[in-house]
Amino acid sequence: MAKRIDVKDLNLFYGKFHAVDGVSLAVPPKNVTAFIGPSGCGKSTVLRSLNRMHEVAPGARVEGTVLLDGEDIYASSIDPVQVRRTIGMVFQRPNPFPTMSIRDNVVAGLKLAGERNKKKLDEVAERSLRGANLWNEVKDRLDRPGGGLSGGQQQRLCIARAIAVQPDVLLMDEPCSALDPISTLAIEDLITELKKEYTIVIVTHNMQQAARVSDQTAFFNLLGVGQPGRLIEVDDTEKIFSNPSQKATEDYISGRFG
Ligand SMILES: Nc1ncnc2c1ncn2[C@@H]1O[C@H](COP(=O)(O)OP(=O)(O)OP(=O)(O)O)[C@@H](O)[C@H]1O
Repeated sequence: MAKRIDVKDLNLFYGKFHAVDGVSLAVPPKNVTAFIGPSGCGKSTVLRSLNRMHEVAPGARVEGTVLLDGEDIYASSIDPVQVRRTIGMVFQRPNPFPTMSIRDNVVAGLKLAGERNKKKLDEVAERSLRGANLWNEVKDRLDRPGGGLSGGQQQRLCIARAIAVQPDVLLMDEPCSALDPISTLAIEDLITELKKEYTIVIVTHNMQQAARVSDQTAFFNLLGVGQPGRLIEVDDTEKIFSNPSQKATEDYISGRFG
C-alpha cells in the first residue's frame, strides 16, 4: 500500500563532513517525486536516508526526522531491515544475481524471509514480472540466469525483485543512467504505471526525464565547495519547469550551470 513520507529538518553526515543541511519535504503517496540538482549536492544521500541505507556507510550519521505515514523510521523500536523491505530501492546499475535464475531473482527477498511454498513463489514471480512489464519477454525462460538479459531487461528484473516484497515506497537512484534510450522509455512508462500503486522517489540527472515522469520536483544545490547540499525548492513539476520561485532553480533547469 502506497504511503507518504514526511522529512523534517534532515541533516546528513559522513563522519565530520556535513553532506546535507536542513532538508524538509513531503512525498505524497501514489505520486512520483524527482530529485534534481548538480553533482555532489546530496540527492543520493537524501534518497538513501529515506530507507536507512545511508547509515550503512562507515561513519554516516542522520539527524532529523523521516516519517512513513506518521511513523518515525529512525525510532529505536524500528528494525532497519524491515524499513528496507517496506521502502525498496532500485540502483543506477542493474544488479541482479547474475547466475541465479530469472524466477529466483524475483523471489529472492521472499525466500530470504522464509517463504518455501513453490506455488506461492511462482505466483509472486509472475505477478511481479507482469508488474515490471517483463513477463512477456521472459516467461519462456524463467529458469535461465538473470545475467543473460539485456541491461534494460535486467533493470526491469530488479524492479520486479523490488516490488515482489510489496513495498510501500520505491526509491530509484538514476535507474536509467546505464540504459539506452529505448530501455529508458520502457522504464519511464513503467514508473508511470507503478505510481498507481506505489509512492516513488527518483534521482535523475536527466531534466526531460524529471519533467516526463514526475508530479513534483525537488531541486537541490551546493552553495560552495565543501558546503553541505541544500534543498532549494520543491513544487509541482510543471511549476518548477515553467515558473520556478528561485533563480538558482531557473538557472539550473535552463542549463546555465550544473
Ligand atoms: N560514502 C561516502 N563517504 C563520504 N562522503 C560521501 C559518501 N557518499 C557521498 N559522499 C559525499 O557526499 C556529498 C553528496 O553526495 P551524493 O552522492 O549524495 O550527491 P549527488 O547529488 O547524488 O551526486 P551525483 O549527482 O554526482 O550522484 C558529496 O560531497 C559526496 O562526495
